[in-house]
Amino acid sequence: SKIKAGLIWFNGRLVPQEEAKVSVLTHALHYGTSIFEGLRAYETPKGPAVFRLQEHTERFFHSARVMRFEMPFGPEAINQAILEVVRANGYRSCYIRPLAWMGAHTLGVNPLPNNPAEVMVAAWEWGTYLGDEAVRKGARLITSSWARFPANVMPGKAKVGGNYVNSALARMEAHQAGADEALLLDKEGFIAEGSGENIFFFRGGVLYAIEHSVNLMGITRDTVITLARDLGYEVREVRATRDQLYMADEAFMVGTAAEVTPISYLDHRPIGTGEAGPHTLRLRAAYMEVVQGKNPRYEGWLTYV
Ligand SMILES: Cc1[nH+]cc(COP(=O)(O)O)c(CN[C@@H](CCC(=O)O)C(=O)O)c1O
Repeated sequence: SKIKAGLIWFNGRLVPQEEAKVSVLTHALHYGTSIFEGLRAYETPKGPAVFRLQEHTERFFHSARVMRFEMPFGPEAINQAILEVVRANGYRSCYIRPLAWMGAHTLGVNPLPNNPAEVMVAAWEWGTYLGDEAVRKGARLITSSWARFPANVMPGKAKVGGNYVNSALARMEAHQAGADEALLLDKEGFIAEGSGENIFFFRGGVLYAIEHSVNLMGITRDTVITLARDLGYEVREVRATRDQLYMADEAFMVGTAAEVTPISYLDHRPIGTGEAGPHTLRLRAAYMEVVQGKNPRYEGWLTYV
């Protein structure tokens, strides 16, 4: 695989990437029955630190509960595994991917009464998620023909592997249309989220976050709301429609991988001036300072490796 993940924590042991293999009879490979997380470790003046480790691990176990996994390790062991993978590979900054899955104990769609999960944690160096260009000039989005699944179709608040078929289809469609990312609406046509990010927009000096509804409860979304309020912005959590984005002064999307990425076009319409917005860039700068350990006020969000 072209991903250089080096040493992987695989069911409790650090093994070289080539040895971290599963059977083709793995339930999750056939039915999407896996759960995962995405974290980042950043270089800081005091060495590499993982950002909001507790919150990610907590969500990982919430996802496991939704899927009724019998997890072989507890939260603290996963926290240690995450730190160990960064340390063992000597990464200064990296993207970290915990994954748990239904193994090869059955191919019956219903794994119960027993559902022992397997767990791994891998990490690799991953630059800007949508490319430096998209950060500098703003990403160009199109509204996907795929809607985000309703809450009684898929558990959108859990990071379940199968949920990302929806994201993959939307993302492929966006790229083939020459866009950087897809905007997904919910079944009523209101804004849900990006294929891997939460959406924000500025209008008249007020910052709007899309309320939770069917979206993933993003940790970066929570971070940005906190930072924005600390910078004096009024922040409202709303249900919004795509034409509210067309009328916005600025828009951006956030996620662990995407960090804070300005949105300059939606459906071939410029948002505001059609460039990365000034308030957006100010929030991006504030976010990057926090994750790189340069803002002592948020030291509590960092776990040094
Ligand atoms: C659907 C979705 N919505 C919102 C977010 C933002 O959540 P948070 O990372 O807690 O702020 C993510 C994270 N997407 C992860 C996976 C990206 C991928 O391509 O895989 C990520 O950003 O790590 C999503 O997958």
